[in-house]
Amino acid sequence: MSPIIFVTGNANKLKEVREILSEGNHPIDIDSKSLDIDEIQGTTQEVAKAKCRRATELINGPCITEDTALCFEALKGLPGPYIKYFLAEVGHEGLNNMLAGFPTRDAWALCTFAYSAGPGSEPILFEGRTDGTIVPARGPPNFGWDPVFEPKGTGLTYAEMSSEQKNKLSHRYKALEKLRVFLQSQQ
Ligand SMILES: O=P(O)(O)OP(=O)(O)OP(=O)(O)OC[C@H]1O[C@@H](n2cnc3c(O)ncnc32)[C@H](O)[C@@H]1O
Ligand SMILES: [Mg+2]
Repeated sequence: MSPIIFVTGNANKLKEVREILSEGNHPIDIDSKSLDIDEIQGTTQEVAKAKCRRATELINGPCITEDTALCFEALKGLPGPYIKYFLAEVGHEGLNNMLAGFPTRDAWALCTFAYSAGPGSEPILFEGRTDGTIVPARGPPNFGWDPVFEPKGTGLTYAEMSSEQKNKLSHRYKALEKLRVFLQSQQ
């Protein structure tokens, strides 16, 4: 199988995707292209599909894209796909403060991969979700909101985990397991 192109502007995502897809009996090789694609407003599915449609036009061939949402129970799923902008403006502390006064700090991380066979071909989605809680930042601030997200039952934030640990239970891992099955069925 020739390597599929993963279009993303985020080096941390690419690193995790490569780590996860290289595991197992049938490792999958990916190429990457760094493009920062405008993102629309809408549901996570609409945002994911629009990004993949644009990416496949830009590279004029098959590709995958990925969208990550961080959804707060108390805010009915927001910031969701807009987490990048919330994180950039208010930081880890601000994300915590947004939940002050609410009865729950429950949250879920949602990863949506989109695959398109090429321009004009409707993207197919693969979703993975990990439930957790928003906590004051703990662990190295290397990747986005990792320090403030503690997956249920682990007692550790994503940032406190080794990459092996995170990659076994993350939203990204769960979505990639579905994408892996699909890509292997295409061979
Ligand atoms: O080019 P793309 O792939 O869109 O890369 P991006 O960085 O713009 O990514 P998104 O649009 O999906 O925005 C998701 C935000 O959440 C962050 N993020 C994504 N995955 C994460 C993870 O596993 N842990 C912590 N933060 C994450 C990421 O840094 C962004 O701020
Ligand atoms: Mg983006």
